[in-house]
Amino acid sequence: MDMGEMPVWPVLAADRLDRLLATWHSQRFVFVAAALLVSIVILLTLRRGQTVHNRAPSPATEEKSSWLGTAKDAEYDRKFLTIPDKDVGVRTSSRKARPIGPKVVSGKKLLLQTKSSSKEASLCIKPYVFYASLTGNSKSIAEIVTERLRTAGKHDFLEPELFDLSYIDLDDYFVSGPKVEATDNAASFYLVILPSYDIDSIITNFLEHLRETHHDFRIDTAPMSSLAGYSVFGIGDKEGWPSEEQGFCSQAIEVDKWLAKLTGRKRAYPVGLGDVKSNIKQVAEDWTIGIIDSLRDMQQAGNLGEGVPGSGASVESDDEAADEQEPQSEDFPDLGRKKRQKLNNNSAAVDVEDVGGKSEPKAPLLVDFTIYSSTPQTQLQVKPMVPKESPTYAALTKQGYTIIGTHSGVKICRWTKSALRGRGSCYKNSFYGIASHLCMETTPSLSCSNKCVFCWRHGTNPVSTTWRWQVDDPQVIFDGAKAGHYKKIKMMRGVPGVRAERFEEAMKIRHCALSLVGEPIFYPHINEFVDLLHGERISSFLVCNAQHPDQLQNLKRVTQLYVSIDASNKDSLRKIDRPLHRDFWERFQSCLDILRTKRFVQRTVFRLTLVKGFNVDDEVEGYADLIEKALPCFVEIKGVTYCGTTSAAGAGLTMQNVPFYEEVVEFVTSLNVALEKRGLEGGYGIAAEHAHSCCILMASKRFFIDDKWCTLINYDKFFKLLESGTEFGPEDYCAPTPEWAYFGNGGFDPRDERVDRKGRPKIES
Ligand SMILES: Cc1cc2nc3c(=O)[nH]c(=O)nc-3n(C[C@H](O)[C@H](O)[C@H](O)COP(=O)(O)O)c2cc1C
Ligand code: SF4
Repeated sequence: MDMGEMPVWPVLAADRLDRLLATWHSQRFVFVAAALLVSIVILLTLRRGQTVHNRAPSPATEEKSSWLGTAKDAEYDRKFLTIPDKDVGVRTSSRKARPIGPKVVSGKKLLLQTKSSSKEASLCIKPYVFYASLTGNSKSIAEIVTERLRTAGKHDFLEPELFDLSYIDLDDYFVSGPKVEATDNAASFYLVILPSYDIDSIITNFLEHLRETHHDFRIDTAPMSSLAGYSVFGIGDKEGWPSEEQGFCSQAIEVDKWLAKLTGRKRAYPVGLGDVKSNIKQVAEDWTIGIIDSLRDMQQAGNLGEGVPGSGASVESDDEAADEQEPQSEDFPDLGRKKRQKLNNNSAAVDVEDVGGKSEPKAPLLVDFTIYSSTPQTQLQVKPMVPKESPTYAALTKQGYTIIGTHSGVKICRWTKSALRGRGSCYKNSFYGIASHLCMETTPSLSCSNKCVFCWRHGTNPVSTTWRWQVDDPQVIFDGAKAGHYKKIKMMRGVPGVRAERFEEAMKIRHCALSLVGEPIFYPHINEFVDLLHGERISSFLVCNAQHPDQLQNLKRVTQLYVSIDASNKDSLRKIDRPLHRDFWERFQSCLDILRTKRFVQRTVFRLTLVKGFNVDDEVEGYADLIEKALPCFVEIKGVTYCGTTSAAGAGLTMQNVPFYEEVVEFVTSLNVALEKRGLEGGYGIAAEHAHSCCILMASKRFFIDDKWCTLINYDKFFKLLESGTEFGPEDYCAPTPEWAYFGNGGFDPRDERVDRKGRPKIES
């Protein structure tokens, strides 16, 4: 075929097709990849649209639905049995009627800045939830709030942490923010959940700490301004305290005000106030939602928002400004104080803090301890330390304590009961010759200036660095203690196994252990109280916590004077005793110096309580140093007793912290070697043991007389010497230790019968 005669287009088309096919063959992978990429992009775009659409309701709605629908919610209902049923109904319907979002809390939400630099926007927030709770309500709320923050903030902010204010060292968190920041660029956010109590409690102490920090001239004006923000939630009871003027949630309001000052007004969300008997759940829920919203806003914006110092209602801000000008800022700023003052003025009652009018400094209250018999404090209505209606009173009486007056207690211990039945006395019998059925255990001060991890009283106990309560007459305490003790002894009358002769003997108290709980030396009339004991020929053992050198110095002679030595160095002491005094180590050291000066006047004792994991490992040399400093007559070393309460668990204490007797022996042996190395005045040795209660006695060789340990007390001689008015020392009234009590012999009195846990005679193996 002649190609020149054919039309031209079929040739051209065939040629194009040819080229296209060639291109496809050579580039087909590129085309397929491009097509795939485009499809993925389209798919992703469509998906995102759908997600955004699904998220359309506000985060608040999201929070709310999960708050209401969780299993925790049912738990919450269960815990708040005080909420009347009808109320739950009212809340449900009102919830439906009102718009979604925070409500009920006073004040308004912060307007947060949305524009921010990329540096600010990368801020991550670490929430810290703090609570105090005496009867558990605030604790439940704090736990739920923490859990809510945890789930809500998974992708937005760091894992929240929960702390009981009774257990933490306030200096670690409430002087300049957390001592250890979560991460380098994390900003801390504080949520404080608090009940209010118009009696002394741990919250009083917390407020005092905030006030002190604010007034401490060594600390900046707003030392906690590094916090990203804070918010407070208050829990109160409107039935007893119907309005803020009458004290509803007054302490939460005070804490909120102090934090405003300390943080430089970083209130990120207004104070929430919940009534435990009606709307607590709703208010807590709203507050939490508001907090989560605020945290998310802050996370995005990188800060609290500009130009909005504090966020409460205008009345709050005004009040804060006024506080800064008025001398009243010396005291806890309290919204309702002025109004309450008015109310009080109209009634006969006068709040002692307000006595003296505005010009008087209001805190701390100074009580004249030299007068008590006419009870002037009662007239002025100084508060009792442990009022009858307080949770402390309830907790103590439930545990068998008899409360005497307003700040003292007495209890018969298990050894007294055991001795009455002839089943053995405590270590004091083996070491010092005190049969437990003749011993009364009491304290004239249930309050203390420590919060030792092994003390059962946390959460409910009054704690303070100074005495600020009503002071009871020593005679009233003495009579009350004896009456309470005898009453409890009499109750043992019908108990099977009680020996008649011991029961009779028990009706004459021969010895008083001033220990129990609290700090006896804190009682302003401790010397008069000891005189009353000695007046009836009752010997006295007094245990103090080495935090009150002035009182220790002024203490008159007791039969045996103890200082608790709970750690060998500053850091360890801070961890185990959690002292309230900032200069606790200096106080501790001063007490040791004072004890040294008293060692030839009266029997001085170091009491070591070994808590595994806290004060045992690597501390032997440290303890030996302390012994070298004070040269006590005796050193009692005892394994901690686990009380098994939730407060002990809360302090991080478990059975794992209780040392076995062999471990106590090992410790004492090492301590003995460390002391021998030092070649101390007279030297020390291991004198006696009471293996039964995990307790060992070391003694100065001053009490190793004629090749015999003489750790017992000759009580008759002690009183004769005391009554004679002559000078005398500890060696003048000591007596030989029985052989069965020597170290290595167990320390069980052969006059008693050993029984097992079920009361069956124990067969010696
Ligand atoms: C002795 C006592 C004093 C109280 N004082 C106040 C008070 O001043 N203001 C208040 O709003 N609620 C007061 N309440 C109520 C408690 O704050 C309320 O019961 C709260 O739920 C306790 O919280 P908690 O269980 O965490 O300790 C008081 C309760 C008791 C037992
Ligand atoms: S010193 Fe005694 S009463 Fe005070 S907290 Fe410690 S163990 Fe408890």
